[in-house]
Amino acid sequence: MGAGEEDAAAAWEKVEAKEERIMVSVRVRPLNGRESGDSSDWECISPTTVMFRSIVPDRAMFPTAYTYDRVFGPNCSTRQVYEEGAKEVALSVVSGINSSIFAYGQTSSGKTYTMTGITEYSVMDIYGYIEKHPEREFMLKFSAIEIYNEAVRDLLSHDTTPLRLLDDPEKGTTVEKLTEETLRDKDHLRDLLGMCEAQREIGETALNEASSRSHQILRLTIKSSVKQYLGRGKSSTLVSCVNFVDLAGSERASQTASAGMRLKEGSHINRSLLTLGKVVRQLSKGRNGHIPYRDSKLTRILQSSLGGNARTAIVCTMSPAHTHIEQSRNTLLFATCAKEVVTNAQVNVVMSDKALLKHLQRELARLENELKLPESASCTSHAEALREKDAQIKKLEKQLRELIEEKDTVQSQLNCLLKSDADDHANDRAAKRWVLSLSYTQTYFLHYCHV
Ligand SMILES: Nc1ncnc2c1ncn2[C@@H]1O[C@H](COP(=O)(O)OP(=O)(O)OP(=O)(O)O)[C@@H](O)[C@H]1O
Repeated sequence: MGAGEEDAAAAWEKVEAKEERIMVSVRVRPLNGRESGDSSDWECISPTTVMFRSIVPDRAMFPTAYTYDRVFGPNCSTRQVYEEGAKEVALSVVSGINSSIFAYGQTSSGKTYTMTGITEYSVMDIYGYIEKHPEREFMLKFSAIEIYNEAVRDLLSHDTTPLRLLDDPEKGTTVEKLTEETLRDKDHLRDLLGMCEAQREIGETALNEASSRSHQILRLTIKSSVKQYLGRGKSSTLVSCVNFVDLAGSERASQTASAGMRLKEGSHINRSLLTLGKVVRQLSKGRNGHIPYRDSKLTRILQSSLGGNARTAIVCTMSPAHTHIEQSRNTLLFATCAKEVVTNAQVNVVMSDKALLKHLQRELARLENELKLPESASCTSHAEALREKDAQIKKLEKQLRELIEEKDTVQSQLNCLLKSDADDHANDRAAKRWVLSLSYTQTYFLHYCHV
């Protein structure tokens, strides 16, 4: 077997879904100019725990310590947040595993600041990986949308017409007529990222002079195959995508001093974040019961990233300022629920016919081997099922034998009757009864022959 085929086989064997929890981290940014007179409520007391330590007395019955996969204090760089809170998940995409990185948090807490850095570092590492693997042929595609006031917009097009969502039985929710650019190189991707930044809906609020008023989802799709086997019908292709999701920030109209358009945006933002919160809360309790994915475009589009075929990392951003205590606690509550959500990522392989045939042959051989070893643990249940079937067959055979005997008896009685006086009505009636009985017997006979 050649390297390409082994590669395909290895990938296929890993296709089994791997359950894992969403990776959740919290980043506390420094106090900003607007908050300079405010006190800082939160302290990162360890690499995984953030603690409420306010100088302002607080009698609320909330937990004081919150633990996540990682917490990052005001002095941590975005590079560190990426390395320890997102890199591993983001780079799964080069191995054929879908991944999503989210930034969640209150308005002005640092989502765009964090996500922009994470996207840049991921892109650098993905291209670095490609350079180190000249034996594989890579094809990268990029698409970008924003969800603004519940309307989906293509960020790679100047046409602002809202796009429709479609339900695809295989791919899940897709966006109709979305531009997907095939990337030439890193610089091409940088240009497109710049275009998205320029196109995105930004507005000034009292909390953030450049507040993102929409949810932004950037998607990088990577296809790769072993070059040596391309076009020979033996190759398998890994296809997966990584989503970089910069959510709009939750906000209180009183704090953002919103009115008119900003207020309308804010209510759409809060409503879709509320649905996201509900979905995450429901998922944190398990996947039983109704999950309200369809209640917002955001959750419809992100369905597979939340509890589906994807590895997911969420960076929750927060301000340490006392004025934002309520929003910060909401963010931590969201993060606590997100920690419980289990996803089921798998390697996504598209196989050529030949590679698929090889795989099926191997699978057949494996099953045959299992059958040959009835004592092995994995075969115990098969052996039991076989024993039950055996007993059932024996019972049916016995019934069949009895029916054959009955049929023979009826047949011989009928023959006797037919030989006697044909004009005898009584005999005639009896004969009819026997014929009827014979036909029932035959019906049973045929039925058991088919069992
Ligand atoms: N960790 C940080 N260190 C230094 N400055 C930061 C940090 N995080 C955010 N900032 C600054 O805070 C301001 C608000 O950040 P950003 O726009 O990223 O917030 P946001 O959560 O995306 O807000 P919105 O939801 O309103 O779009 C920006 O000026 C940004 O440069």
